[in-house]
Amino acid sequence: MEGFTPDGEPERYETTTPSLYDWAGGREALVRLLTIFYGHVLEDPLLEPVFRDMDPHHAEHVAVWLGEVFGGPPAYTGSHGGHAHMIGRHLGRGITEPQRRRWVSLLLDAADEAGLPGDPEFRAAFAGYVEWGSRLAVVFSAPGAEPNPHEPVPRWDWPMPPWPQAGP
Ligand code: HEM
Repeated sequence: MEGFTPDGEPERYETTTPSLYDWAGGREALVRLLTIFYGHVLEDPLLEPVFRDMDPHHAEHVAVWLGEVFGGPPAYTGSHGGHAHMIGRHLGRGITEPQRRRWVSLLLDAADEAGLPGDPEFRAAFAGYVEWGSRLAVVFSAPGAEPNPHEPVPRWDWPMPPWPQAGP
């Protein structure tokens, strides 16, 4: 009978929820996403002036950051200078709200173009992080802002699991 094992025991659902990193498709998917995204950023009149001098490895570095945030390897902390380095790259840039909104909008579009999972749970988690993180970027890029450089790289998780979890 459906929902029971051959021994008549209730069937258990999978109990380990994958990380957002694994669900997204891992490093390869994130590099694909950010390569597409920064390509569009450079075609955008509002964002091109902000990014025209970006490091040639910028997309890859942000992919490493996102990977760590989404529960992948802690490689941004390990070899890219961690949270303090990310903060330092935004200090004094004076990112405006229209620039932030465009950045978010292009990144959400790039998620479709890169073929990231389209399920509501993943996209809610993804959009939630991007909204949160970009608003922080505006706050700590403002003139005179003094963000705490000693915070760890944040960890983001599912707002709700991607499938029903079994009870105890
Ligand atoms: C969730 C939001 C954001 C995240 C996670 C993020 C992440 C990062 C990271 C990790 C770096 C450093 C990359 C490295 O190690 O080389 C960086 C740099 C930078 N970010 Fe952001 N960022 C966000 C929002 C924004 C926004 C909204 C803007 C402007 C509209 C922006 C503009 C920049 C610029 C101009 C740099 C320096 C690029 C370079 O010179 O290489 N960021 N960002």
